[in-house]
Amino acid sequence: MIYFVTPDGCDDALVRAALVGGAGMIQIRDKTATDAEMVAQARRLLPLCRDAGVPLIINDRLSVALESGADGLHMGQGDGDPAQARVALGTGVHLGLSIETAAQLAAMPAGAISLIGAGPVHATSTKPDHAAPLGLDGLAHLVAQSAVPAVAIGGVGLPHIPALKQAGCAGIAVVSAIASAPDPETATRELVTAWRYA
Ligand SMILES: Cc1ncc(COP(=O)(O)OP(=O)(O)O)c(N)n1
Ligand SMILES: Cc1ncsc1CCOP(=O)(O)O
Ligand SMILES: [Mg+2]
Repeated sequence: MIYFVTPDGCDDALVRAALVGGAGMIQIRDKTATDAEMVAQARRLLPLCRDAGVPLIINDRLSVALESGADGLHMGQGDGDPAQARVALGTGVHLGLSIETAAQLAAMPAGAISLIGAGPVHATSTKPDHAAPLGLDGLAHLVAQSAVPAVAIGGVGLPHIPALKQAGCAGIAVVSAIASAPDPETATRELVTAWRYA
């Protein structure tokens, strides 16, 4: 599964391209937008995502996820208590959690979490404050220990797909591999095809 995480200031057309290319999950991640802007973007994108059968996830902001009616929330280690967020979201709503170390995984309230974002696998300029890269072996170790499905994130793209699928990942979460591609729809389609046949 290819999970497209948007860059700051993402145009709706870029999300549309990722959906047409076959992305299986979309996350609105925008460190510069106001809450009102994120709610408005989510409300515009929800019908497109619903038509495609693709969950639309909000990064960081529980209030935006609740107000927009999005399909879920992704939280990092510094984004609050995931068990409390689960109570607020209710059951049946997606809740993702970032996992960067084995200790974080051991402390995770697994029953509250639908999916982990494990990484960063490699260093990436998309997230300047990222934790130490895990490398493929570190990532594989986390994935093997996880009670919930994991997507790999951080500096990953087409060349990494066979190894990441082999490591047991449920998919990869990418910003640049789609957003910085000359043709995001084609780039998404290539990632989807590579994942399917890896
Ligand atoms: C799928 C997925 N995995 C990890 C992250 C990173 O979340 P976080 O650690 O909170 O960092 P920011 O994205 O908020 O900078 C993610 N967004 N999505
Ligand atoms: C949001 C996030 N969390 C860990 S690395 C990262 C950025 C991923 O972006 P890219 O796919 O461009 O490396
Ligand atoms: Mg966060």
